[in-house]
Amino acid sequence: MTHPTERAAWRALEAHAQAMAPETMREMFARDPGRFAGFSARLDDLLLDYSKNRVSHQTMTLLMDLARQSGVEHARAAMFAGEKINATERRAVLHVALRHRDHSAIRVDGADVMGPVRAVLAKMKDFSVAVRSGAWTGATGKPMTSVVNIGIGGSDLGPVMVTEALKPYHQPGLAVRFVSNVDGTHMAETLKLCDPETTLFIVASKTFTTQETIANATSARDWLIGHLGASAVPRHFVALSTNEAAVTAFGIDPANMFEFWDWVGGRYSLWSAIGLSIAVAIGFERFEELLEGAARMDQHFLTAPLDVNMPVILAMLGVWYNNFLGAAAYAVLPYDQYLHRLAAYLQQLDMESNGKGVALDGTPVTWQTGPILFGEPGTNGQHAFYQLIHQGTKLIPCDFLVAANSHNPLGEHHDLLLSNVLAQPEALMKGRTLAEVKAADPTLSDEQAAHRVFSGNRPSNTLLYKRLDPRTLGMLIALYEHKVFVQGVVWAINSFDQWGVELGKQLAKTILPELKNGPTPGAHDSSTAGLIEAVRAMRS
Ligand SMILES: O=P(O)(O)OC[C@H]1O[C@H](O)[C@H](O)[C@@H](O)[C@@H]1O
Repeated sequence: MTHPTERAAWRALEAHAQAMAPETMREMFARDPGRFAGFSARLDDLLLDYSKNRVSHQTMTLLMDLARQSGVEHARAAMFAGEKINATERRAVLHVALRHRDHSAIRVDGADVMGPVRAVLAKMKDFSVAVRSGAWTGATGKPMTSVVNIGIGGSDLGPVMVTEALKPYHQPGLAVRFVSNVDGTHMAETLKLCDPETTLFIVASKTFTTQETIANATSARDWLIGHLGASAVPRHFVALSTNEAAVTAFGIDPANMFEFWDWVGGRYSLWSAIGLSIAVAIGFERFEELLEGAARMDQHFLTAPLDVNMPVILAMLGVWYNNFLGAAAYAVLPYDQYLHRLAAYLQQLDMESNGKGVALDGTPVTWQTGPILFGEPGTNGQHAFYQLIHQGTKLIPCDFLVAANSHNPLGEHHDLLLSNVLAQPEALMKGRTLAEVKAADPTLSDEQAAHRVFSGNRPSNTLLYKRLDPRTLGMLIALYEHKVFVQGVVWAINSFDQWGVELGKQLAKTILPELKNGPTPGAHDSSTAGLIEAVRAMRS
């Protein structure tokens, strides 16, 4: 296998990074009045401005050469064709099938998956309509007022992020809540808000073996049985899973199980049955609009030439900073309160997908892979960590996201928000020179002025959309999914496994009985054994 660093475009980009280092974005904007038009892309109501990046047209050409030489086009076709590109788990990667809207087939091992996909969607439609209309009643005949999704990781973060993002579309009187953490506080505090007679639990787990989810589901079931008796369980529990045997063993009627398949990765699963809580919250028609938005981005990703392809552009800009300009982190900054869980969702999508140290050929990578991702909604972040982004010693490329129109036009708020989200990238790009600081305030000493200087030349993308509706959100999520995929291809890693989460899970199983019995002699390092003993002492 050719390693990324051996590709001609990789070496050309290394030389290019050296050559263009002295040139600032300020100079690039001054030289080229058409820079915004030359470095922006549009798809329907979504605009990507990537002009505030440390790139020239030649940089973009070289980055696209690298994408091509890395086999991005081939990998893209292989994914959409249902090939088993998740090699370490020997699975296809077909979240795109979940939102495939036309009637063509998508095959895995020769079988068209679209029949089963449509059947589950139809079942989700019937169920969500019944819950929302009140036709689905609990064991005592009352309609549901609370829906609690119990899941973790991909079985939580996607649904919770989307459900929060689309709050304006929620049905009044039907609260959709999420419990993920095995910390009993999460379940206990949620149950305080619920009436057993009108609460429906959706147990979401691809494997149905995840310790946290099974523990939470068991406690929820005990709570329900404590109030309404065991016979109430079938009316108050449904499951979203690939594992019918485990669902049945838990006591959930298989008729109330919504199926998905091993070719849906956990962090790519919100479009599948895992999205049932979303469909209940916003209604099935809106859920379909979400799928349509994603399908629109899928078609764009599949068909647009690389140099005008939004996911590819975002991916290759990330590669540029990560591999050629030494950036270790990356910030996602939605100026949209409804997207307050976006960074948490993207942390799993990006860091679980591309936080890998072994290349597809089994050798350790000698190049950087996935970045550290963090973020908070604007403007909150401005008053917290932006200091470091503006003046710190680290290079942190940023994505700013904002809607031109608010769902809540409240006085001047949205203009205030917009002015901030437009100002931040400008400030990051331009900076402020010593001469400018002094011109603004001639009374400052050199020393005082130095602290007020901004180096500038700090890169960002801006994603501007008309309004955060289901379709737009679908486009945005699919944009990031494909971006992560493209980067994984360039880095020659498998973006679709997650072996790195296994070791901690196994060790937790070993430690669990030791909390009662004490650490097994010789089984742990002195720190872990000491901590187990300390916990035992503090609890006695
Ligand atoms: O849906 P589940 O099988 O319960 O898995 C939930 C989550 O746990 C795992 O440990 C993985 O890290 C995640 O990728 C997954 O989404």
